[in-house]
Amino acid sequence: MGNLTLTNVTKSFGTTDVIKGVNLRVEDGEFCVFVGPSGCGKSTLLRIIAGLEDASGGEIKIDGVPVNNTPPSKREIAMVFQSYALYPHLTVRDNMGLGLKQAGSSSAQVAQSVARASGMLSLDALLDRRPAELSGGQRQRVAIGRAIVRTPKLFLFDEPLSNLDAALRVNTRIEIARLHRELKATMVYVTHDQVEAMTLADKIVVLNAGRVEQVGRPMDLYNDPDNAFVAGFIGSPKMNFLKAAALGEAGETVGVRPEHLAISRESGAIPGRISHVEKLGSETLVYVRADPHGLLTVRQFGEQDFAVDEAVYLTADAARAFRFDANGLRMR
Ligand SMILES: Nc1ncnc2c1ncn2[C@@H]1O[C@H](COP(=O)(O)OP(=O)(O)OP(=O)(O)O)[C@@H](O)[C@H]1O
Repeated sequence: MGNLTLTNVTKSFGTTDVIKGVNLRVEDGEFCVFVGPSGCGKSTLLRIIAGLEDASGGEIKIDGVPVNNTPPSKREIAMVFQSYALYPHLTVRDNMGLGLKQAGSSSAQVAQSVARASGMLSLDALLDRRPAELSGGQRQRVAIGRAIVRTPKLFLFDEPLSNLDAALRVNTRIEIARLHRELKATMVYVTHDQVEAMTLADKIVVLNAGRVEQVGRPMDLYNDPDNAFVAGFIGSPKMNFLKAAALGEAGETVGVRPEHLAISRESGAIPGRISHVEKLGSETLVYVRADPHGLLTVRQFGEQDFAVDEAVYLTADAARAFRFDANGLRMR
């Protein structure tokens, strides 16, 4: 397996700078997830690593070897996209084995590799079917199978679960996590799904407008964000940002996660009025209009009987609050 190093990687389309100097190291066997808002450059960066897009500047190394001028087929990578792109006229077996066959492996080697991958992904019963005879989830498993029949240096995934329904997403996510454990492969994975990022990653890279905001282990980003962007991006529902001045605090904003805001009818530091209540079964989200802070989200466990238009008070758990300056940087 391989490691990956990006040094000062930039990419412009015409006069638009899309990737603005990315430095990153992904270790051998690591599961690295790129997250960030739509248009921040996640897919572009992945395509640059794959060689499907040329970098405008900087260097890409796989296992210490510069690959800027190496075509995709020679980079020893395997890629899984959001659309499965299987050959409709080929069986599952042939779709999975095609890459190896084209690379010159013997029929026996192809058969052995396909059998191993199909066993890992529970595809044995489907090997003789064609893509049209499969469900969306099965097709995506075949696409993943096609990637793992080879032993590339790097696996690249571009939102591979986004076409699947909720239940299949969970199953396939768990399968990808298991595959990573079993293959001990280096994986770079693009998603906009919080849960996928938090549960799959050894390391999350938070991108914003073509720059890296922070790199870290999922719980480190959650518990110890460097800035308001990362604090607001990691965590669902999103962190609340309160006006520091109105709380008599230093800095610009005070970040408080919805689970760290207490709500009471009797007393509290921040008066407000309930504007909406969402009962989700295991938890209740209460949206409270509390000016000058705006609309704040409170997360309560279990079912709560708060009603729209009730006057309430909120209190932030000071020990769990984050303080940010006018530039959005964390004040530690
Ligand atoms: N071929 C291209 N020509 C011009 N602009 C492009 C091209 N490909 C991407 N872009 C622009 O580059 C920016 C980054 O796009 P990219 O697809 O990498 O974002 P992303 O973070 O993957 O977004 P999403 O989460 O919506 O898929 C966007 O503003 C996009 O419009």
